[in-house]
Amino acid sequence: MDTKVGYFASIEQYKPMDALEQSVRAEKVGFDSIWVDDHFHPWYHDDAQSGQAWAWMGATLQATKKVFVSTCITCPILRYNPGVVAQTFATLRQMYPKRVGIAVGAGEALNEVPVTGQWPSVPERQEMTVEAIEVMRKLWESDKPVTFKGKYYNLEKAFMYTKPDDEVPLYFSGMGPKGAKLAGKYGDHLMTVSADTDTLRNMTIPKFEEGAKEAGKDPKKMEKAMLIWYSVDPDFEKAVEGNRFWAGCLVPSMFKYRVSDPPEVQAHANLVHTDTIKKNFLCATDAEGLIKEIERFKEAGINHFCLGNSSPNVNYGIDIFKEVIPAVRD
Ligand SMILES: C[C@H](OP(=O)(O)OC[C@@H](O)[C@@H](O)[C@@H](O)CN1c2cc(O)ccc2Cc2c1[nH]c(=O)[nH]c2=O)C(=O)N[C@@H](CCC(=O)N[C@@H](CCC(=O)O)C(=O)O)C(=O)O
Ligand SMILES: CCCCCC(=O)CC
Repeated sequence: MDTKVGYFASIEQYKPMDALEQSVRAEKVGFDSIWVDDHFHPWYHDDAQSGQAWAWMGATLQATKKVFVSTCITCPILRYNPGVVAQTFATLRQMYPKRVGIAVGAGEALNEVPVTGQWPSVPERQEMTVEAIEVMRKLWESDKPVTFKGKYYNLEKAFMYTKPDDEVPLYFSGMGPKGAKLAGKYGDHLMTVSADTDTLRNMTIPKFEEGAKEAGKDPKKMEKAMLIWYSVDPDFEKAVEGNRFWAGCLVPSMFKYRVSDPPEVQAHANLVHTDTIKKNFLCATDAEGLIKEIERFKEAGINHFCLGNSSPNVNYGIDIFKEVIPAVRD
């Protein structure tokens, strides 16, 4: 499978219109895909944003010409009803054939707690995600009204009148071993997030493949996508600090506990050591440095990169890919 290079346009980090303009530029530079975070609260507080992902996708699909656009990722279990998630993505894909995808996952307290007050355990959220996917697929696939009584969601003679010609490709996020296996079993493709290459090679990808095989699918035909942030600047230390906005994601407790207050997340993010940022995110001074970093993850089995641009000069961080993309594509 060919390696794809995607641009992660963050509407937590940038104003929605700025992220849209970045996406238009990224398409011209040659990126294969555009990905957007689906958040209610952002991962940082100072100068942060929290635009609504689906509204942004409609505008970005119209402003770009042919690039694939997907969330990275949507949690379809609490603040969103899975039936409405299915309807939104079916509408977008009917309007922009072949260009729309969705990535789903078990969620973050940052997005669910502020507007629902609920935060079930990881196993329960994973179970809810699997059931939400079942609901979405029933609505996408059925040519008759659907009645369904699940543990978490119900459908009562629900029918989706607006459908695309084909199904919306569904990426499933797995970060831990159980999540990765569920991704193989229930997703069309894997979505994961920046981790060390040994974890990807020895845990995430094998678990994903195990899940896919159990479900009778061929994992070779499934993408292994990964969100990772990068920052490029001739001054290396400046490049490293560019990634600081996302350092809260490197604190494991943020995913387990009910932390939903951006100033609190930011306080944790500011304590993350620069060595941890260097190890987990891509920090480079030039195109050659970025190519070398991307190759490391390709060797670990990643074949679709969703690259979040945290470079001090954002346009430089996009344009440099004129050189990087041809070098990392097979
Ligand atoms: C927490 C891990 O769960 P997992 O299901 O593997 O991954 C969860 C993530 O997918 C979600 O949080 C996802 O929503 C995050 N996310 C995101 C993910 C991604 O790959 C790319 C981009 C994004 C951007 C994004 C996200 N979310 C949004 O809402 N919006 C976005 O834009 C995990 O570690 N799972 C482990 C099991 C852990 C577990 O069960 N622990 C038990 C205790 C066990 C013990 O006793 O030690 C517990 O906590 O109760 C696993 O194996 O799956
Ligand atoms: C470990 C990072 C998981 C992804 C966090 C996120 O929501 C980014 C948009």
